Amino acid sequence: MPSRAVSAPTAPRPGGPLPWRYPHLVPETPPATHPVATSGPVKVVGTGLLGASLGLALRAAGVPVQLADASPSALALARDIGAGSPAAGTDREPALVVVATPPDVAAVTVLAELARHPAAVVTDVASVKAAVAAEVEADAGEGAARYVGSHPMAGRERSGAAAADADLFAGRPWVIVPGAASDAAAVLAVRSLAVDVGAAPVTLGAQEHDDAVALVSHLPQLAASLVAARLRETPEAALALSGQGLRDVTRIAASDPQLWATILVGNAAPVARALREVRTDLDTLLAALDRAATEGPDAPGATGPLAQVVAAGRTGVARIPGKHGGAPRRYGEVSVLVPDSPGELGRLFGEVGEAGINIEDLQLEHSAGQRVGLAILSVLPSAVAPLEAELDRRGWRVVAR
Ligand SMILES: NC(=O)C1=CN([C@@H]2O[C@H](COP(=O)(O)OP(=O)(O)OC[C@H]3O[C@@H](n4cnc5c(N)ncnc54)[C@H](O)[C@@H]3O)[C@@H](O)[C@H]2O)C=CC1
Ligand SMILES: O=C(O)C(=O)Cc1ccc(O)cc1
Repeated sequence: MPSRAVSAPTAPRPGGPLPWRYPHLVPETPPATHPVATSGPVKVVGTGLLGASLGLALRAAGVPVQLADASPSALALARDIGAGSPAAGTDREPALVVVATPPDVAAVTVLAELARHPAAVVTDVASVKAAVAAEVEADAGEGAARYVGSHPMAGRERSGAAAADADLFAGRPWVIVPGAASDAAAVLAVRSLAVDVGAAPVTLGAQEHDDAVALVSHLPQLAASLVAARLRETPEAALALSGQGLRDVTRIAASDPQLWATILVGNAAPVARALREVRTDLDTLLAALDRAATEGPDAPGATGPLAQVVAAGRTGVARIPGKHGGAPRRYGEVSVLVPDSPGELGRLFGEVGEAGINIEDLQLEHSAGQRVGLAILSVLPSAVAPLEAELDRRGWRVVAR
């Protein structure tokens, strides 16, 4: 993966923290901050969360971005946060078109863009791939050679450009789904796009992709929604006791119902298979709980199945990359001991800036009576090793955590 865009804290890049997202502060053609293979122009159709995030990331890399959306206000918002310029008849022909509309209109939009831009490579970022690929391949004719499906495994529980983030794709897998007819050059263009915005491309077949995301994305969404739905009538006094466990399990329950209904019907069979397996486990749990409720907690056959379900979950959760194994997170962390004396924190920030690295987030841990504090700097994953080396060279105590 090439090194990601980094800049000193004193010179935030477009798409970074507010107020740099506002147009009067975003230069028309931002300077390239790292070398990219995508020369553009890139046209983004559908300028919501995904499309606007992609526009911000590409513009931060100096790539010209043209924007289109069926909703004029969605388009205006994406323009105003600095994700690109509205597509116009006088534009240069795009080299690459990225369709970031809801999945139910992805194929028809891909087909329209293949026809509108006869030399462009076209991809989509829809969360389901087999249905989109089948429709495009059936109707695109020779244009199918220029189509390559894709799916960045990066997003959040909010929709629209207001939630967009230039770093959304950093360190995340981006699934590339070449069709039987896709040209090698088209596949390379889409892989390069993923790499240029900091993602890690992974190639899969369309059905293989859909089966995988049923388990790692679609079932978790339903599980979060099912648990959170129980809270609708939970008494306030009980809600007041909510802890981190509930928050961890329900974050994505805040997702957009319409988008998710479209994703789920688009991947119906694999999701139904996964839910039936959950139903089998639920039946086992219910039988054990009913036994305990009627015969008491020591009833034969009550404790065993409950422990088995929890143990199976423990085995499963240990297999999630990044959760325990340290695989890519959105940001990496560098922990540095900072002497508890005036100006030391400022000196640290200054030296991180001199190293050309942007601090994305910061935590300070400090215990009363200690003569040092711990500064935990969040930086892009690719900046962790260079920053640790540079701080070490400058005499800071970098702490392994
Ligand atoms: N939300 C997420 O976390 C992720 C979403 N995706 C996929 O990315 C795509 C976009 O999702 P979001 O950005 O979250 O949705 P969004 O709702 O934030 O944005 C979708 C945009 O598409 C526009 N649109 C709708 N129909 C259109 C049409 N026919 N022509 C042009 N524009 C149209 C809407 O006006 C809206 O601005 C979906 O296919 C989704 O499955 C992929 C990865 C993550
Ligand atoms: O918010 C999260 O953690 C997500 O996982 C978001 C997400 C939603 C839909 C996708 O197709 C991919 C990723």
